[in-house]
Amino acid sequence: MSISIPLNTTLQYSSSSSSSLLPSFSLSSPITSSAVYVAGIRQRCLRMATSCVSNAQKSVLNGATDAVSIAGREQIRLGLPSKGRMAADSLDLLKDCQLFVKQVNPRQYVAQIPQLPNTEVWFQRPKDIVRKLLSGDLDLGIVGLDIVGEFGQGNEDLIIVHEALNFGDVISPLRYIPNYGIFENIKSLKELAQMPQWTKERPLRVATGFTYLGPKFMKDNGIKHVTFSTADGALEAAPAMGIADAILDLVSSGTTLKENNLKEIEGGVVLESQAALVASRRALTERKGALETVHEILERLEAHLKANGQFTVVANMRGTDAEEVAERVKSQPSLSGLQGPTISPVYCKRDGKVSIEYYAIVICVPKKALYESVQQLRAVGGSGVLVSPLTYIFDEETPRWSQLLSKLGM
Ligand SMILES: Nc1ncnc2c1ncn2[C@@H]1O[C@H](COP(=O)(O)OP(=O)(O)OP(=O)(O)O)[C@@H](O)[C@H]1O
Ligand SMILES: O=P(O)(O)OC[C@H]1O[C@H](OP(=O)(O)OP(=O)(O)O)[C@H](O)[C@@H]1O
Ligand SMILES: [Mg+2]
Repeated sequence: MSISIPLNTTLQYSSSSSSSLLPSFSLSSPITSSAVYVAGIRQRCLRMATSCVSNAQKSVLNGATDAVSIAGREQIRLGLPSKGRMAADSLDLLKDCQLFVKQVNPRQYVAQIPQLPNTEVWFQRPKDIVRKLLSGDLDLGIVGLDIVGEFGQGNEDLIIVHEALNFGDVISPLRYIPNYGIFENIKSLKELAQMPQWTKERPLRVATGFTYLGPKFMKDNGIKHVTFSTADGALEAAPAMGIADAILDLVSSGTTLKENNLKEIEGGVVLESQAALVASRRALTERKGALETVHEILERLEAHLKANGQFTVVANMRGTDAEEVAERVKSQPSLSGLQGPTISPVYCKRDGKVSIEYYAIVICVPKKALYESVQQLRAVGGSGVLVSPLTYIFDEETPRWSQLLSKLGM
């Protein structure tokens, strides 16, 4: 463990608060003596640094949520997960939106997106992305909704711009050992709560990494005799180790759960989570260019995500005129397309004469309904059906944009 400083000797603090550089410890976190020592030195360095920077930069020592004004940095900052399950998926999603993150080396934590010249990417741990959005050190971020809930703690400065980026799907249920002992017949949170075993002296012990959401959930559900312990991972081991009666953790495929003899209980889902685009309200309202940037990112995301679930289907259909073909196509439930079918005449040359006997129809169909749609097309005389993937669907305006403006009171 050692201390490092920037290579150039001028200390540059362009952020609105230096708070997020500080380690934050919850009361229950064990702090080793070496950690305390480093924290002390960091705090002193920061005190020196903050005395050199503008008064607007407040040093917030216990948490990063105090309101601070927007500092005068030029670049908009987007936080992406630096590692873990969401890191590669975030980059892939942006790439699919034609936003190419140029990271020179995987160990470098800052990167550029040439398509958004006023924006910097900063790679951070998901929980730090949320903390830094609150402290004003980041303006936008991609993180799981579980992390937004846990570390955002309902702070109104955090705005969910897009809540369903289609990756990182997880739910977080409360689980317990199923096949033996006192839990054998317990199926719901209610039954778990009503077990006579839990008393003030011997409360229900829950192991969880969600030290904010966990206690809140139990309190909201009226469960009184409960205590919490925490760990950084592999929580599923806690019941078998005798450390906990139940755990509150993420579940995705359910494999870890099964492999550790745990079962989900009804009413135990705290939240359903997937990747989201999150922004700082202050940044969007006060930082020059931030709203325009989020609009562009949102448009690209929506266009890609909307298209992702659809195919373009082209088919030829014999008919007397476009209206008659349209009637036939519209008689089928899965062939209405986004707005309705596009129908255009096919000009055929026969015996030296040009005539219209066929019409080409173009529709978008949901991927899931593809085969059904092809069958319906055939049923009304469609032939030569061509199917291709759709890359983008740009609507007139994305519904999430107007929702965002109304959240911002604009
Ligand atoms: N099994 C999973 N399936 C899908 N997404 C998950 C799963 N586990 C975690 N995630 C999502 O990825 C985020 C980061 O989880 P990850 O496992 O990469 O790190 P972590 O274990 O929570 O933390 P650490 O940074 O200490 O390793 C989670 O907050 C959640 O949003
Ligand atoms: O339902 P599953 O698909 O099995 O996934 C669930 C597991 O995935 C995550 O753990 P991770 O692998 O990130 O390890 P960790 O416990 O060290 O965070 C999560 O904390 C669960 O333990
Ligand atoms: Mg994990």
